[in-house]
Amino acid sequence: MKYSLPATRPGQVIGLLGGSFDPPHAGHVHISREAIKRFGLDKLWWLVSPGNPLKKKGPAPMDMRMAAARKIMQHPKVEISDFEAQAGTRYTAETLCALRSACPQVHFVWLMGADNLAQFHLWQDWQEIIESVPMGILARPGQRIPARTSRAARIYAHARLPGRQSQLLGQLRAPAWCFVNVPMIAISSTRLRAQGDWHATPQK
Ligand SMILES: Nc1ncnc2c1ncn2[C@@H]1O[C@H](COP(=O)(O)OP(=O)(O)OP(=O)(O)O)[C@@H](O)[C@H]1O
Ligand SMILES: O=C(O)c1ccc[n+]([C@@H]2O[C@H](COP(=O)([O-])O)[C@@H](O)[C@H]2O)c1
Repeated sequence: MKYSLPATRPGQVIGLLGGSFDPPHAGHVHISREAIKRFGLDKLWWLVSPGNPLKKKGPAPMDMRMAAARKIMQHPKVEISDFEAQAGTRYTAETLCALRSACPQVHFVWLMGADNLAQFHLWQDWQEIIESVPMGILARPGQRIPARTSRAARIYAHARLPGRQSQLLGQLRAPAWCFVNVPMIAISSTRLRAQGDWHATPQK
């Protein structure tokens, strides 16, 4: 199947930041910039999710979140993608399979905030994910300890790359994950929605 994806070159290291981005905010921008530096990424794609399978309430419409993401995230290495909507995937394991088939010559790194590592063992086929793609984890306020003591962190302790070696992550074979202690920004989409800074009709 042919997808509309940003251009790639063989051997590139491409970070993937999946998210609801409902709405996108300064925390997403900040971790993206930090991830590019810390993990030496050639490119970073935001994968705007049709809907997180673990969240009961649907997000705002895709076109609204895509437009807001393009407006807030301006960096020459970052692209905003609706790949999951094109591929008809919501589960990350399926998304990664489809992306690997579409771009077999690049090295993907899955990126996420520490809150997601804390509950990563609840994701569909989470062990398949960690065994198939290096993962870069970025600190988030209040989430460092839950992340470091999470089930995934404990089971895959042997595959942890020390933060000072983070530049190597994209070249490693999975399983490999690295927690980077970046400066933190205490902002969330939940808070912005509660403040009424994002007016949208949720998708079904
Ligand atoms: N302030 C932040 N610091 C670190 N990571 C963050 C921050 N905000 C979001 N992330 C990470 O960015 C990715 C996408 O996050 P998401 O779109 O769910 O935003 P959110 O603010 O966590 O939303 P919500 O409050 O609705 O759960 C996730 O991996 C999340 O952990
Ligand atoms: O695959 C899963 O089971 C799964 C469960 C929860 C979250 N995810 C993905 O994790 C990313 C972050 O989700 P969110 O809602 O915290 O922004 C996004 O790409 C989701 O699709 C994936």
